[in-house]
Amino acid sequence: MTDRFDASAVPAGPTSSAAAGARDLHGFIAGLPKAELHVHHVGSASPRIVAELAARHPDSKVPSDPEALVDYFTFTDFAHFIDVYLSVVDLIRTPEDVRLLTYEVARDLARQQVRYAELTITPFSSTRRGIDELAFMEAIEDARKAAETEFGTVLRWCFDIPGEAGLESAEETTRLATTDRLRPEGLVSFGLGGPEIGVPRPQFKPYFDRAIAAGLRSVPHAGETTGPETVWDALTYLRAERIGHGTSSAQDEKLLAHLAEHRIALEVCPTSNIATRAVRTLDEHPIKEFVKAGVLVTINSDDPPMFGTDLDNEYAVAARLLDLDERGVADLAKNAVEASFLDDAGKARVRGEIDTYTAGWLAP
Ligand SMILES: O=C(O)c1cccc(C(=O)CC[C@H]2O[C@@H](n3cnc4c(=O)[nH]cnc43)[C@H](O)[C@@H]2O)c1
Ligand SMILES: [Zn+2]
Repeated sequence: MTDRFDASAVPAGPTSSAAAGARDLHGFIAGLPKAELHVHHVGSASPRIVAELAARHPDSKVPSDPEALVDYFTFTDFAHFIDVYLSVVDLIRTPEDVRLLTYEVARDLARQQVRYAELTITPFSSTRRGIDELAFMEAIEDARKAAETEFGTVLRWCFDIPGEAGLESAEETTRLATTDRLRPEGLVSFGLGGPEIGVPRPQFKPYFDRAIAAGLRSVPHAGETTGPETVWDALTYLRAERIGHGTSSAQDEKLLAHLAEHRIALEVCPTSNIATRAVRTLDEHPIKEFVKAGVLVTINSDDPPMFGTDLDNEYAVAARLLDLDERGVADLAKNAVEASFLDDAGKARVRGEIDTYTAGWLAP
């Protein structure tokens, strides 16, 4: 686990009101209704599911022992992370694997009181590995509907281009996202993921133009592993409405002012940035600079089991870095609602749940 916020690790004792406060905040976060805007489909597979799939496919290098996955999910750098990520993608071979994974991810989100999640899915990686495209769409939709009925968690999809796989992957992702026969009902946005070095954003402009024309919202990753110029490119060429990570934006004051002025939210994933070594330590994470500049900050988990985290832990980490109390944490949760692609009624509903929960928690 990467610097997991563990309130119980704070020395307790009769004089330790800080410890009691930290424990209370942990409890508050656990029950807080939340929205998750940046979480990857395959990257959310629990160790149990990964181990189960690995046992089913002994030709894979992924360990089938959940304990061994902790080591396997320790990354030397971002490129190593992507290698490991793709080895898990290789385990998902049938529409039933896709359905099971999606349903279990929703269950994990619901357990953390996530009322609404935009899940980033990379359909190209599955269709190129031989999963039938229509069966793939049916599998995710089937799981989405079951999750909403059974867990009360509303799921929406972001289809992302795995940029390093080239323009063939951009064309295929755009086709899957914009062809009426295939486009799933839950699809709301269009993204761009994978490594940024050597993968300039401007080349994807025609694909984002087509996706936006088809009614999808633009949410590329940018500034995770490269500088602020990549975030500018995402804004200029891909017409980004939110930025995945955007970590390096902190190096450019004008960019921070632009993000703040235009209410372009950053999808901040603190533990991910440490696990992939994009940022050296949590204390060096620029989240404080973002808040100081007035940027709309949302808190997200990215690839939680791979990074030994979950959304509750990311909120706890953010609370520590930003020195927040319950109201401050609730405001972060409301930022995610504001930046989400929920309709107005949906936003009002989740915001209302957050307010009611917070008032109840703080009532004497
Ligand atoms: O699927 C393939 O065959 C393939 C071939 C070449 C390159 C790729 C990729 O680059 C896939 C990257 C994959 O990583 C996902 N992801 C998960 N977490 C992150 C993150 O923190 N930053 C960027 N990308 C991330 C992303 O959704 C892509 O699907 C694939
Ligand atoms: Zn991501």
